[in-house]
Amino acid sequence: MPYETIIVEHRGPVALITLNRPKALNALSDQLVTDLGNAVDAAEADDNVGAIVITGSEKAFAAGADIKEMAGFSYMDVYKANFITAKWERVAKCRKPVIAAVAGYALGGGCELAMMCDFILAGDNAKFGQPEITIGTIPGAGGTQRLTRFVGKSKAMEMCLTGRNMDAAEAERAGLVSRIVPVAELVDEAVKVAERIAKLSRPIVMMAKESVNKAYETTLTEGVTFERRLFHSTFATEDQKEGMAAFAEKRQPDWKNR
Ligand SMILES: CC(C)(O)CC(=O)SCCNC(=O)CCNC(=O)[C@H](O)C(C)(C)COP(=O)(O)OP(=O)(O)OC[C@H]1O[C@@H](n2cnc3c(N)ncnc32)[C@H](O)[C@@H]1OP(=O)(O)O
Repeated sequence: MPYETIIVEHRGPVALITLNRPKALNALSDQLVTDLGNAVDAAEADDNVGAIVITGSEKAFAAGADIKEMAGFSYMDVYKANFITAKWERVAKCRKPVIAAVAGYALGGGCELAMMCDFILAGDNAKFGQPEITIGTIPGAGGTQRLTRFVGKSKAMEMCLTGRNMDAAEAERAGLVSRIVPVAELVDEAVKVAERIAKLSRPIVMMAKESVNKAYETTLTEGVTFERRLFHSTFATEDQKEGMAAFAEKRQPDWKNR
């Protein structure tokens, strides 16, 4: 088995990555974060993969960074290693679409990992939270920043200051998750959605992802200009010609991914 703490399966054009430290509720140890980063590297380099799903168990997507591993770190350890290290951000840097299928606990680094994905499908038992304040620290993998962008200042502030969890229904209302799915159907539904995306034109999907992500990094005017330029560049692709011709000819497009 190439990985110690995750399982990677290929379901058609979808790489399904399952976090697999059940006894520790998928706590994000250094080994797990390394394995996950390597699996994302492999999926991104594999032309047969058009989309990625990251999931955990029914009880826990991930209960955060591994507290037992972190407990003894000194200020100098974390400062010199720049912990949370760049490999934690690997998922956020992936250019292929990544869906988080979250059942059970997504706490601390688990919630932060889910938010690094392009969108979150939640099982009806999902619980999201940033409980770091209750163990004497604060979110360190983007929680204060991404959660605030997802749910707004008031709710993000309440969650980060109290450590309270949100259930799936509240997370959906707040815009943190795109949809709630019965937990027993969660992974199959996430793979189905990922397959649907993976069967579209790969470069056009990447452009759409890049353009939506730009909204988090820029002003509206700059974002709309960026979108317009990418929209223009779709007209330089074979897939735009094929997609529009297929529509007019009432047939399915045959994407060339170029
Ligand atoms: C990334 C950063 C910088 O943002 C920082 C972080 O992520 S800090 C971590 C934030 N997460 C937490 O504080 C959650 C910690 N876990 C819990 O509060 C509970 O485990 C629970 C509410 C998720 C579930 O409770 P329960 O069902 O009672 O199960 P437990 O008996 O507590 O847990 C089972 C088993 O898993 C171990 N575990 C759970 N979470 C972690 C963790 N984050 N790190 C290390 N180990 C964890 C727990 O210790 C148990 O193992 P044993 O002690 O029985 O061996």
